[in-house]
Amino acid sequence: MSGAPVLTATNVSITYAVEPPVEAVREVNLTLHRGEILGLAGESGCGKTTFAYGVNRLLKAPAVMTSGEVIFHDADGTDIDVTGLSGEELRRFRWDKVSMVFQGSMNSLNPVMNVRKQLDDVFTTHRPGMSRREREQRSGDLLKLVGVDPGRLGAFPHELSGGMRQRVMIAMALALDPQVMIMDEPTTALDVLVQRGIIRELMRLRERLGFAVIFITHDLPLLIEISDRIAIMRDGRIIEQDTAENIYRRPTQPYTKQLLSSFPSLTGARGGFVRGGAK
Ligand SMILES: Nc1ncnc2c1ncn2[C@@H]1O[C@H](COP(=O)(O)OP(=O)(O)OP(=O)(O)O)[C@@H](O)[C@H]1O
Repeated sequence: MSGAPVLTATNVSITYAVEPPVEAVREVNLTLHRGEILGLAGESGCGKTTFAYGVNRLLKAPAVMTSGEVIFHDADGTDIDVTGLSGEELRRFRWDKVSMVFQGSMNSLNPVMNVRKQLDDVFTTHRPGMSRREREQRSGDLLKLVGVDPGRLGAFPHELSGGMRQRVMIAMALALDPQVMIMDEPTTALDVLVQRGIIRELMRLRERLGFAVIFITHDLPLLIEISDRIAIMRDGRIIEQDTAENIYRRPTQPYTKQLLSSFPSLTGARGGFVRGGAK
């Protein structure tokens, strides 16, 4: 499933320049391969979100990347130094190459614009060559992809359920065919059945479209189920990374074992390796 590297983070450190300073991410090295799902797990506050923001250059003061490099290996063979991008280049890079879906994304839809207009805006900004008809067609197709009736293009956010709004956000993140999607607790705010539905859909889309995913959550059982590899983060550092199966069956770090044992579903009699180990 996984291929050549698509994103490489080397020695990334991020500090919140407050008093006293908080070293939220410490010398993180992580490689994401084409088409792979890399799970990033760890307790609240360990630095997962800060790292995700850093990778996509979304950090705002007082957060400062104090060291490191993030390289995006484009499908056309060029390497893009993400840490060196600014202005227009950065704007084009985001959404186009790497898109993000956050836990609160569904609340970031504009309440006074219907779904059609919000999707349309992505295309008019990033794909100025597209005709109106193409934009309309693609918007409908995207809704279909994420399991929303294209008839809802005219709906305003308040007319959609939380799950549907999050699906619309995923559609927006997919709009430009990104090579990487960063998902930070994308379904945590939703009830379990809705979560499951969306995750299943995402996995299908990934198979079909081939994008790679950095999936961030404290939900280790979910990560074990969906990830190819898992990185465990603690106090800003990656303390262990391996295949999902090895993390589940043969964790080497006491902290990983502790994290696993904090989920009864993984250790209880009825627990089990959900993918059955077959990959
Ligand atoms: N604006 C800020 N100023 C100072 N410290 C911050 C700021 N934002 C986050 N931090 C600190 O940085 C560390 C990492 O936070 P981060 O949100 O990245 O962790 P996380 O693993 O994503 O947690 P969660 O799952 O709760 O979102 C924490 O110690 C947090 O308190």
